[in-house]
Amino acid sequence: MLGKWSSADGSFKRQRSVFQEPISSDHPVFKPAKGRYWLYVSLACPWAHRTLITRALKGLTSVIGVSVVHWHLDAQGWRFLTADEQTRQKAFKDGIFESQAGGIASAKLDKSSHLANVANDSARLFSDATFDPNQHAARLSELYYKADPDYNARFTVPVLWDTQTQTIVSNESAQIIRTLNSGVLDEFAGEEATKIDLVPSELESQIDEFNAWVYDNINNGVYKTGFAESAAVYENEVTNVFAHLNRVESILSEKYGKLKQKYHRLDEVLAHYYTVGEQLTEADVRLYTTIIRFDPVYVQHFKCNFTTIRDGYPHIHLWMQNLYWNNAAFRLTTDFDHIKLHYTRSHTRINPLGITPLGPIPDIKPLVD
Ligand SMILES: N[C@@H](CCC(=O)N[C@@H](CS)C(=O)NCC(=O)O)C(=O)O
Repeated sequence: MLGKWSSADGSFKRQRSVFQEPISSDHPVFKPAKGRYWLYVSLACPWAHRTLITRALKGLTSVIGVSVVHWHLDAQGWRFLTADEQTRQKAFKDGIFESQAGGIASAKLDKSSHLANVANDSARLFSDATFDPNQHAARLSELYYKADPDYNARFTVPVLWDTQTQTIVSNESAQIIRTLNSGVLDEFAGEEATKIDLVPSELESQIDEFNAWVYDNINNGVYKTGFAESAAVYENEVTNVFAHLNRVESILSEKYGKLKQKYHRLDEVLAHYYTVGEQLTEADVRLYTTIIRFDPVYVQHFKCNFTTIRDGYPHIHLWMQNLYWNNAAFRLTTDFDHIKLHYTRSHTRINPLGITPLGPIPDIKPLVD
């Protein structure tokens, strides 16, 4: 029996993660190593998406493997596709788990151009999902029970898995991205990536402060809006989401004005156009995964429809486009089909007919119109 998300007053409550270990040379079990750890993600999930972006930014795509669950979440939770030994071997040979920064490498080979043609039970290997080469699990729940036979909460992604002891290191995205950023795996990463620090000490308190209100009011705010079970809760939450988007817009608008005075060319401005300080930080990673889903899903599916990012928030829009179009770690880990299909076809209480809206068109606008 899966745990309940909502509480008696109809408001949405997110459960606390129960596995929260770091990887570190001081840790009694989880020591740094190449090829030992594995990420289980959903390309639809904004929390899992944070870990894919961080893994790519830190040059860890050939250090930590990835499995992608099917976009359709049903009553038994997330599932993988199963694959025979030959397909598994070939996938490794083709570098499918490494080449696309966490996306599904061969998706282009097998992609329906119309979302309507994709059934909820479709099983297109490397397009709808990948397999689990470690435990050969059919369900994510099997990994949770392997780690703890008495586990009795929800089976959430992301999961950082230790292939050596066959257990979960962490299922808390905020902690996983701090671990990946901490430098413990730097010795196995490319030289350029090791220079990236998403939480530089001089910005740490600002990043933490920004993350805290963005988490409660935007990242989780859209869920509190969409899963509200009464009009009063919904109206309160949706108003709150937009009040905080306004706050981000004014931070970025001020930042843009200052950068325009300092640098002249747009590419120079964009190279410093981030939420905290003038460099890419964890604050950008965590905000991005919600903003990129906003127009395609949250506007209609979660009823966050005061306006769209593209029409109502020019500075947030430019910031998002810059991350997507100018940074492969963001672009290659963003899969709009998984994003749209997952929400609209898994939340049957919100969208009982499971019809997936095709728009907005395009999913994201080009950087220069
Ligand atoms: N605390 C977790 C939250 C993760 C989470 O809520 N994941 C959702 C997908 S967006 C999930 O896996 N839900 C599965 C379910 O509810 O059965 C984190 O940030 O890592």
